[in-house]
Amino acid sequence: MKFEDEKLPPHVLIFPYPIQGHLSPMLNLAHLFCLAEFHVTFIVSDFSHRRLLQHTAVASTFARYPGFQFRTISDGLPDDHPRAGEKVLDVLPSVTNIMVPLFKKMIVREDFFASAGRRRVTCLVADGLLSFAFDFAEENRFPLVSFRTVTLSNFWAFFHLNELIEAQEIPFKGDMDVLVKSVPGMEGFLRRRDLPSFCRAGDVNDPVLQTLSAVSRKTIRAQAAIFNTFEDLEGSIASQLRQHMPRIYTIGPIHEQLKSKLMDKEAEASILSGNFWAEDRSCIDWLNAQPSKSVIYVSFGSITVVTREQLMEFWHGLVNSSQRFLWVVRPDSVAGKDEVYQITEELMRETKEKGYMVKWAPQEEVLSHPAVGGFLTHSGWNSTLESIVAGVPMICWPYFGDQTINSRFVSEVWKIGLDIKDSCDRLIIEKAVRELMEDRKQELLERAQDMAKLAKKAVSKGGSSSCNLDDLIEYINSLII
Ligand SMILES: O=c1ccn([C@@H]2O[C@H](COP(=O)(O)OP(=O)(O)O[C@H]3O[C@H](CO)[C@@H](O)[C@H](O)[C@H]3O)[C@@H](O)[C@H]2O)c(=O)[nH]1
Ligand SMILES: C[C@H]1CC[C@@H]2C(C(=O)O)=CO[C@@H](O)[C@@H]21
Repeated sequence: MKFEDEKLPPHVLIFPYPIQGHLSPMLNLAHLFCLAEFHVTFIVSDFSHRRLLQHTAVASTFARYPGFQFRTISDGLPDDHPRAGEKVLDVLPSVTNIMVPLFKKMIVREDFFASAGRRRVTCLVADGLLSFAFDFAEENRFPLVSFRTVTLSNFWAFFHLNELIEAQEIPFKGDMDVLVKSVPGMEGFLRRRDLPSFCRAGDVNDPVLQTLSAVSRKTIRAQAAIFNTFEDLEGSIASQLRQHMPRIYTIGPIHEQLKSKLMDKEAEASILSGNFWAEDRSCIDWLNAQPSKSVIYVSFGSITVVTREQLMEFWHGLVNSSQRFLWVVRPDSVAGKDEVYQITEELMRETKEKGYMVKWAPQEEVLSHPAVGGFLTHSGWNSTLESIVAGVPMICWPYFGDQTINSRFVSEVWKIGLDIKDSCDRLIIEKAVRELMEDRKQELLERAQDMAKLAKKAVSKGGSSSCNLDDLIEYINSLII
């Protein structure tokens, strides 16, 4: 029996889904907890850990905090599994069937990660997708804080999937523009086509749909929930959710919150991007040579995969728009990947005076570059938040999942961009790029820059997200028994 020194800080165990879009915000949360002088144990898959060590400053960043440690576990997938595109959903069962059982053995074997100078786990901060966490925390009698890395809007839609089914609003066939009525607060603008893409399965017993519905409903069993959003953006939904569970901590944009806290502490550490790929910084040199707000940045995140035909539609649309463009084409992002670089090198040779292509970019730096005036995005939540903070308006081409709701909110609710979901046509792409970069440039830039001010206000001292983070830290401190 280890005697707990009452002076020891809380020990938070963080368990994210082992994919980049979930790791990035949860690594930022871990960093914020380290700044609060908590001890942190961060669970990561062997694959993710290797890619983080290879392509980010994660080792040097967390070396500053002796109370931080990684624990790596196999995700059960072969090393060459892409963990991207449609195959990303293989991660769901591999986490459940391999990673979680290994985690349960590890935590018992290591006495809940207690060691000399480190108390047993005080609380578990688990990815909101990890269904096992609710029973596990209750069985081991430690508090659970759920961190769902998508928007509150998406969570709220998943939370009401049963109501959508009971009202026979899903499954649906035919007119995709019919408004759905079973997600409270969204009755006026949420169409069938905007629902999370899993709702198009045509079968209410679709395993992914059922998994997301069940795990969303379970969330209210947690003692608290964290969302990477802010009150001026989604406060109305946060208020509705607080009627089901009072401890809802909206602490986003978390990357900007961390930047703000590091500056307050005059700490040198940079923000980790959680990247699985090496950043090609030559695009910054190219941007430096471009006129202000003249470039549209094109990137579809770490998971999206397009066909060769879709790639060509985007290329023709961009070229025909006559706008400058910086385009990220990940090595695994084009179906039939063997030819991806023949395509892109051939394409770029023909447009080198207007376009520039990289495999992976320093995205936050690109979005805040003065030459960038627009963002053609897949509407992943981290990218969307980064664009909001940078004050850059968007063209949204959602690929799957939560991105369909995100694109609807960007275009119809927050009005900081355009939505071209469910199309991939060079004429539509050209028209949208011209609308964003020419016809409505000033209007959309001003709206995006106004939203940026609200995002920065939220994370500044006295802002809603800053205060909510302080409250979360106070709550975790109160858990020390
Ligand atoms: O060249 C690039 C391209 C992207 N990024 C970064 O990669 C991250 C991508 O995250 P996100 O935009 O959220 O997209 P996904 O990687 O697709 O994220 C997954 O996880 C998100 C959070 O749950 C969901 O919103 C998405 O739908 C889901 O696909 C962002 O932080 C980007 O800054 C780079 O650093 N360089
Ligand atoms: C990684 C994808 C699987 C589920 C995630 C999600 C969520 O609600 O957490 C929604 O859609 C997808 O983009 C995410």
